[in-house]
Amino acid sequence: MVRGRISRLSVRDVRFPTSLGGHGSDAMHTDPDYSAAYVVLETDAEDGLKGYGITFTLGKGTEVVVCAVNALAPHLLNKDLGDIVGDFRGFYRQLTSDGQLRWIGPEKGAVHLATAAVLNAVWDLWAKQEGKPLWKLLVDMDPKKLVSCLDFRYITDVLTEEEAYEILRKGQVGKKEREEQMLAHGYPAYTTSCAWLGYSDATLKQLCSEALEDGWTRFKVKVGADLQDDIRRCRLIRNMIGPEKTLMMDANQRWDVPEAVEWMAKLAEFKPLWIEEPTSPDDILGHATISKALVPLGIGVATGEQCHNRVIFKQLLQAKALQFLQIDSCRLGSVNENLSVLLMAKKFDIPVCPHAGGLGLCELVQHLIIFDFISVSASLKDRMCEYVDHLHEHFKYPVIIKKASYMPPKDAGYSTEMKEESVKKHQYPDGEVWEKLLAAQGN
Ligand SMILES: C[C@H](O)[C@@H](O)[C@@H](O)[C@H](O)C(=O)O
Ligand SMILES: [Mg+2]
Repeated sequence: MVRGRISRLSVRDVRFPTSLGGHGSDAMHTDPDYSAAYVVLETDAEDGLKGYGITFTLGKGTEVVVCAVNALAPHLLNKDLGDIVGDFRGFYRQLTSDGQLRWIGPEKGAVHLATAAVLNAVWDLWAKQEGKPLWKLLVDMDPKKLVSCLDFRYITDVLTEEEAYEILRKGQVGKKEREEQMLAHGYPAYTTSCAWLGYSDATLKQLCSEALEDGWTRFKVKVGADLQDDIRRCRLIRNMIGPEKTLMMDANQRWDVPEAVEWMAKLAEFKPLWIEEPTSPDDILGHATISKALVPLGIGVATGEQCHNRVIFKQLLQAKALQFLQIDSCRLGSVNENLSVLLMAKKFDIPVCPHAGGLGLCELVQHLIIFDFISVSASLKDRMCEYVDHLHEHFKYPVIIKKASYMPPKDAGYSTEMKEESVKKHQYPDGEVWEKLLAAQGN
């Protein structure tokens, strides 16, 4: 039973100085400080449960998102949680259609990241009140109720509510076995942690050999800034992992369309499964051109971590512009919008390989992809979820990886809650960590 009226919404700017070690660096984000706008919802219910929500950001971008969360707060305050989740589609639309805020979106940019943070907190609270991990809440939910949480506006030309319901209804067959399979073996993952662009060759080598020892079989390497460097690093990693293991490349939007094709022709000898974000995330037809040109080289195109919303995913699918679709738990409008993308991907038969390179993204997105396998795709073919080995220790319910697979979380909620001590220390600018760093920089 859902209960309580939302009595308080707080949001904090939490940053980790990951740029100091080059962690998370790529061809476009050379100094990323992994950060989050961290939302906490409280209710007047006697259970004392709180909802925690994050959206992933980098450094100073966080302060803009924090402002946007505060601007959205009046939509939640004094609302009954039962009314919110009872008409979740209506509530999603209310947030994304705010007559003044939508002008700085709509459904994109800082205001949409803020929507994700706030709604992620609502889903966390809902799952906690039901006493289930989020993936299980979704798996057990009646398909009619599930589709009633989604906003089909702008996507009915490829997916109607009836079709979505039909996909979920069919997904009920064999669900129990797939849930058991997940609980026993987990969801397959790949690692990005060995080969951030700012890492030296020595670090890359060391992390790669450790990852091999830990049983990883799929690796992603950052490329795109300098061709000779890329050739050297890709050769190094391919030699270490051998010809059979899987290698992916990620250019983080660095190239023009023809440049992407030429550059990848030079890296083709290292047999990448995909090139991720070869060009601007907004360039749907550009992705289609690249996809087509890379078919003879056996290289697919992956994208999604910076796709603003379901409309961009719809067009990427319509234009056959991607072979691997990368949802993001904090870029899209929370679980609600991600579910509509999972269902479109199922309709177009494109594998979903979620993005998780960021603060807390592994914690959140594992719920969505485990649900996807159990209730939507029913397949692991060509599918894997990203894993990065950073900052899990700051979460109260950190991911559990066994044999390079995500083991389904068992605690109630969306795994979004951070340790209060970590939040206090890393709050910007007055947390202990930042006070020291800023003082050292003379600020
Ligand atoms: C700045 C970030 O670390 C990105 O480089 C990261 O999300 C990356 O694109 C990824 O695919 O994990
Ligand atoms: Mg990426």
